[in-house]
Amino acid sequence: MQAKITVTETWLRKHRHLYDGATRHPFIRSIRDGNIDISAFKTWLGQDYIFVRAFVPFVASVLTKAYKGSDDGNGDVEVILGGVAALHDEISWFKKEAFKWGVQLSSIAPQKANQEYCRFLESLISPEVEYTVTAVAFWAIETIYQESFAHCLEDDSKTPPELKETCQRWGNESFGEYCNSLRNIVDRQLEKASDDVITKAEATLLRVLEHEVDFWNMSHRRT
Ligand SMILES: Cc1ncc(CN)c(N)n1
Repeated sequence: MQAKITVTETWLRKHRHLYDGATRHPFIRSIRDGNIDISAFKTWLGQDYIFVRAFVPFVASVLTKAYKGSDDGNGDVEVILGGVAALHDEISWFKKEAFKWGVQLSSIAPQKANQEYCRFLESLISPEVEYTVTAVAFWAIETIYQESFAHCLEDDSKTPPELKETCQRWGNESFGEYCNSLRNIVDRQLEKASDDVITKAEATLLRVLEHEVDFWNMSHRRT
């Protein structure tokens, strides 16, 4: 018997071009090809630190909605709680890495693409936004980083040794498994969602993909 095609699989097939644009962006390719401009990397580092700080309350809101809104509350809550714990480590890592590269985090202002992405996250925190919709955004945000950085760790990559640790942070296998758990949560929710919620969730996925591309562009072009 053939395995059933999940909603996320359908979406990834349908939006492959946009998805590849987010996970195979020139910024990521430049890391993978070993010709990254280090000032672009530093821009990304400082801006992503700001993003991750805004990401924490968003993930906390997904956690709250999981607790209130999923049938399988405990299973979902534990996976998402793992994500919150990982973000705690991630923030410490950004501070350590910024020190290493001489990036002064306290003096960095968010650029336009980052502000818009953070504003989008804030809009999803609203209690009116369904758990399923926010879970889709969460899954997509984490998975884009996982796939992007895992690409930089493939055997034929020429990633500079000093950037390998950064790529490992999101490209490692256990982060991949965590992203799969998020995808299972999302597919389970989508199975029982109304058409209206499914439509909103798909639109949210597209917004995430666009914001991720803009985020990479911001770092890559150093505007
Ligand atoms: C822009 C962005 N997107 C995703 C991730 C992964 N948490 C991140 N750190 N920054």
